Formats: sequence, structure tokens, C-alpha cells
Amino acid sequence: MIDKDEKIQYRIDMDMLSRAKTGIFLYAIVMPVVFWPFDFYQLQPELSVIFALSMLIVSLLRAVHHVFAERIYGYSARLWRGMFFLLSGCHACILSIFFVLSIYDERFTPILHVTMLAIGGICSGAVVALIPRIKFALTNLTILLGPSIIMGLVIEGKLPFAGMIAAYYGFIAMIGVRSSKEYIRSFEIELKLDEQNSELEKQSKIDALTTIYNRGYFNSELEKQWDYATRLNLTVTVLLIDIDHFKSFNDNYGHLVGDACLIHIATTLDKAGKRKTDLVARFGGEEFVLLLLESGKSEAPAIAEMLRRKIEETPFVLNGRELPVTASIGVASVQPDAKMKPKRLIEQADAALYTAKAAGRNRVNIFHDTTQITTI
Ligand SMILES: Nc1nc2c(ncn2[C@@H]2O[C@H](COP(=O)(O)OP(=O)(O)OP(=O)(O)O)[C@@H](O)[C@H]2O)c(=O)[nH]1
Repeated sequence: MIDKDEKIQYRIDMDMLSRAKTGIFLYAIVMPVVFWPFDFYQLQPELSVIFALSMLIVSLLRAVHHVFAERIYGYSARLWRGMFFLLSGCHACILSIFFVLSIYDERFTPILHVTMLAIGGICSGAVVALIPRIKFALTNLTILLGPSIIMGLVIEGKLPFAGMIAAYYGFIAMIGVRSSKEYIRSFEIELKLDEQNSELEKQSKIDALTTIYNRGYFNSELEKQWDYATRLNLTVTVLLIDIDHFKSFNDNYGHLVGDACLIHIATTLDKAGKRKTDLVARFGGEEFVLLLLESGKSEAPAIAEMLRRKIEETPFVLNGRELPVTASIGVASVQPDAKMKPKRLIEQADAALYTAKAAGRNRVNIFHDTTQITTI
């Protein structure tokens, strides 16, 4: 089971991965693009091949890491993060060496300006891509520019370069830190909204008093089940369960005790050995409904009788006193066709329930067809 914090970390990491995607492909082609117009590949063929190949190899490794992200992450999030950090660090190292040579090695002078332009773009691109983890972003930036600054300080006459790069480093780092704060803030807002949405969605399905499903949710599930059963010629069964003499119960013990009794019945029904696919809901007032998703017509009476007995035999205890509660149940099953509406099935279950009440309550009645209702 993944806890909430792990889920958040996963979202942050996958966002960072998707932001870094462009870089993986860009880095594979950036070297040839830089070398080509300045004939650098002819002037320095070995250096060109070394740089282009090393960038390509790291890009390929990063692409593999990207493709197998889910698997590696499933095995170990730390391993995935470590690999991400290492591989993006490799790219930064190669670019950094290239940058140092461009500034301080005369063989690279023909491509100095274009390299500076490329490195500038790469630095800001890398910081934007790694903003979800600002420490990664700043480390990457330091790898990219740090050596050039140090070399500028060490090599005679190159101080202006060091100063210029250091100023750029400070500027990009500052933008990165500020953007990271904004990123975290919007990420937190997004998480809060997600939580509120799922809470609202949950609440829209749940009955506030009994915390089982409500009638709205039952209706939507019945519609879905109806379509499914129509296509596959399956039987849909509905049990309407109504507490007996509940008005007297309320009058005798008060509305709040009545509420507690409704919670007790809901819990009893919810626990009463239903299948995973069965649905128990509060239909309204002191009436509950059970939708049997896969049970055949023949099983429904036995299930209804089991529930009736369970309600009768599970005492509702008030201040140590057992208060008897019973319920009547109307059952209707149908194999739906395109012409029939789900409402019809509810009407049939209601008709069976009505006759169960009329026949003395605490009983199960089955609706067979428009003319016949039987008692168990
Ligand atoms: N405590 C409480 N009572 C409720 C709630 N919803 C409906 N009721 C009460 O349930 C009672 C239902 O009464 P009736 O429809 O007359 O049915 P009954 O007294 O159970 O009689 P039979 O169904 O014929 O056995 C009413 O008194 C409603 O006020 C609720 O959420 N809480």
C-alpha cells in the first residue's frame, strides 16, 4: 500500500521526468548542431566525435531510464531518483567540460560564441526542467557552470569570464529558487483541490446519516447494471427493505434514537454476507435497498430471508436494553429488455413490499408477475 507522501513524491518525480524529456533528445543533437556550421568537426574531428558520442550515449541511457521509469520506480524510488540524478549529472559534466574548453582552450575559439549561447540556453532549460527538486536543479547548474568559474579564477587574464559566468549563475539560481517556491505552492494547491474533489465525489455518493450509499448512487448503479444485464441476458434483482412500525419507534424513543437505529440497520445490512458486487443503499427515510448484481433470480428469496432474519436477530441496544426491530422486504427480479425501464423493477419490489406490510410485516414477499405475489 503506497502512503500519501510516497504518492506525492511519485507525482513530483514523474513531473520532473516529463519536463526533462525534451533535454534527452536535444542533448543528443546539440553537439552536431553546434559543430556543423563552424566546420568544427573538420578542424577537431577526434574531439567532435568524443563529445558527440558521449552526449549520445548518455541520452540513450536516459531514454532507457525514461522508458522503464515505472518499473524502476516500483522496485525502488530512491534508485530511480539516484539514476535520474546521476544521468542528468553526466550530461551536465560533459557539457561543463566542453564549456571550459571552449573558453580556455584555443582549439575551441571558432565555436566559443555559439557554445556560450548554447550553454546559456541549456542552463536555463535544465533549471526549468528540474524545478520540482530545486536541489537537483542547483547541483546541475553548479556542475554546468562551476568549473568554468573556477578556471577563470585560476587562469591568468580570464577573470572577466569568471565574473560574467558567476553573475549569470547567480541570476539563474535566483530565478530557479523563486520558481521552485511558486511550483511548490501551485503543487500544494493542486493536491488540495484533488483531495477536495475526491471528498466531494465520495460525499455525493454517501448517505450522511448511515454512511452507506445513497439513493442517487444506487440509481446510477442500477442504470449501469441494467444496460449490462440487457446486453448479456442477466437477471437484475432488487430488495426493498423497510423497517416495521418505525413511526412508533420514533414516537417511543425519540428521533435521535431513531437515527441510531437507522445506522444500526444500515450496518447490519452492509455486513450481512453480501457479495462484493452487491450494493446496499439507503433508499430514503427508513427504507433500504439491495441491488444484487450477479445473483440469479432463484437465490434472491433466500438472500432476502437471510437479511430479514439477521435484522430480527441482531438486537439494537439502547442503554443496555435490547429493542426489537424487524423489517419487511419486497423482492423483484427481472431479465431486462430494451423496452423495460429500471423504474419498473423498483415498482414491482415496492408492490411486493406493500403486500408484506399488509400481511402483517416482518416477512419477505416476492413479486412474480403483475398478478402474483408470494410470501416466503
Ligand atoms: N429518526 C429518523 N426517522 C426517520 C428518518 N427518515 C424517516 N423517518 C421516520 O420514519 C417513519 C416512517 O413512518 P411510516 O412511513 O408511517 O412507516 P412505519 O411507521 O415504519 O410503518 P410501516 O412501514 O407500515 O411498518 C416516519 O415517522 C419518519 O419520520 C430519519 O432519518 N431519522
